[in-house]
Amino acid sequence: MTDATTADARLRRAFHASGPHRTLHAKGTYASGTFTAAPRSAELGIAAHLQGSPVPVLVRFSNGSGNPKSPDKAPDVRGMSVSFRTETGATDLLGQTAPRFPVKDPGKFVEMTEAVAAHSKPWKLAAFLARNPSVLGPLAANAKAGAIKPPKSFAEATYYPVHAYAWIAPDGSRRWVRYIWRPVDAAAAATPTGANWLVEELATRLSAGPARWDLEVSVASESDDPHDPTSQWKPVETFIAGTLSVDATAPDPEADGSIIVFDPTRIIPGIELSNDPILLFRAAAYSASASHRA
Ligand code: HEM
Repeated sequence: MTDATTADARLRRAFHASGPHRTLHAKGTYASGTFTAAPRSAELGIAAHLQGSPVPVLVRFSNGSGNPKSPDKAPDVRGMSVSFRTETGATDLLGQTAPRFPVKDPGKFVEMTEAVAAHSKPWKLAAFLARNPSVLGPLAANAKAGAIKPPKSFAEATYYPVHAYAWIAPDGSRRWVRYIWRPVDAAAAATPTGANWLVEELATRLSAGPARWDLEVSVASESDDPHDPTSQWKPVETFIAGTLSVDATAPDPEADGSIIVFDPTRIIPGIELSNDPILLFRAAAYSASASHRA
């Protein structure tokens, strides 16, 4: 185990970071749109964004690296962070392109990121893998899913928010769910050119029409573990909970000195957190990262 300040310092060192930017997912771009829930969501959840009226969202697409100048052709996970701005407050869902999270201890995540970032010292990753053989299965599954293969567009990627959350239903019953954002009818992108292709391509694409994702929800069975981000589930139900429409690029809301943090523990009435140690660590880690932008 580690603490958030130490984790932040180690992650910044791994990417030789010194500027006022995010410690991870340093390079990104903002967009706006709406999320509209499908009827099954309101049957299973009372949270405001699940009721079916379009809810405004702020979205940030990113490269996973802690280097804000990381070229888009570099192998890396990509992120899509969505903040649902409901009448009862904001709730955030942060997804990235890796379907399986490989570790359940935040310290191990830091160690793994250090090993992956040390490109010029490939033995560091080999040594990490030798010490932690349980990560091999998830990393192989992520490679198979193309998690770090550079996409031609942020709009063609599938994003996995990883953690389980509880939904409270109108009758007071409680279900653990996990999410996947699946792209809908993403038109093929042109051949990438240049270091900032993904941001430029998104702007061109959105000027011609929205990019859309379905939110796929899996409901845990009794035997599924919601508190372990590495657990694999045998869900009792999987359904489309709604559709995200990303309509336009948005000006950088941090340009005036404001700080925007997408926080996976930011919830509203009707949603509850698990005891997942990775999820619970992230709030403090993201605050430590935000302190560099203060
Ligand atoms: C212990 C585990 C983790 C640590 C220490 C960590 C650390 C960080 C940090 C420091 C940031 C920058 C936050 C900011 O400055 O606002 C960040 C951003 C991000 N992380 Fe994580 N992370 C972890 C796990 C995950 C997981 C499991 C996911 C998968 C869904 C994820 C997805 C993202 C995304 C999408 C962003 C970009 C947020 C934005 O656009 O502002 N992270 N992470």
